[in-house]
Amino acid sequence: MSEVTTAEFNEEGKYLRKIRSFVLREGRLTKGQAQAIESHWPAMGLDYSPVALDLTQVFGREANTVLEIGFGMGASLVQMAAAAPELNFIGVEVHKPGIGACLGDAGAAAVTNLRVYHHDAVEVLEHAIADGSLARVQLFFPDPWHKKRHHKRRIVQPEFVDLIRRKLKVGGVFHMATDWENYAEHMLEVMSAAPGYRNKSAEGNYVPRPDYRPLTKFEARGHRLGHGVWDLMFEKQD
Ligand SMILES: C[S@@+](CC[C@H](N)C(=O)[O-])C[C@H]1O[C@@H](n2cnc3c(N)ncnc32)[C@H](O)[C@@H]1O
Repeated sequence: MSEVTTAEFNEEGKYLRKIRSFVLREGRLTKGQAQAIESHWPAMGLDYSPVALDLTQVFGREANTVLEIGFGMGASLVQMAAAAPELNFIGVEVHKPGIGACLGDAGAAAVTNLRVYHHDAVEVLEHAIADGSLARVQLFFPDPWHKKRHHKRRIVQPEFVDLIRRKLKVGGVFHMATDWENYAEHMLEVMSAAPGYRNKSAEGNYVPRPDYRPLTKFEARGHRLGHGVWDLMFEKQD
């Protein structure tokens, strides 16, 4: 399993500065997470390489593929994969303990339709995913970067949503959710201005949480405290 590297160089070896949506925290793995990586990485891990994946070969079948960006500890991703065996799932996360936790849960649930990358999702999408190959891209509770001066680190930006559109099939959906109202407004603004998408909300803003997105413990607690959660679903047009 490769480690996430954050430096990028151009052909002349010059360091390229990139704004990233994450800060790599020195992840301390629990014993269980380390064991889960050792046991399950060979079957479920995808080593990053800048060459487009052959999804039929990776999953051993033809099926619609869902890619989730930043799955955290992976509990809801594993739940979704178990509940939809007819779909292929690819999870991408930079936080190593999250990879361990996800693989541990996936092993326990014996899912066979899930693969994971330990890498920057932007690079994975740019280089390892073929254009027009995804049925759905999920971005649930991305780091909100609350402070105004950090807003440039928010992953949802015009260039990023254009990249997602290229990777989706026609009719494929980009599904986002956030519990931070200002980020929801930012997502809506960026997505409404982006060419080639249609908002699935009849009112032109947010949609109810679809059944396939599990309600996380954290979210259920938020509901009880009266906090909001906003789901946005945009379909790729031809
Ligand atoms: C606030 S957490 C939310 C996790 C999870 N989706 C949830 O709902 O609990 C955001 C996650 O996105 C990951 N992340 C941020 N930028 C990323 C990127 N460019 N590629 C992969 N993972 C990323 C972070 O490491 C973190 O685990």
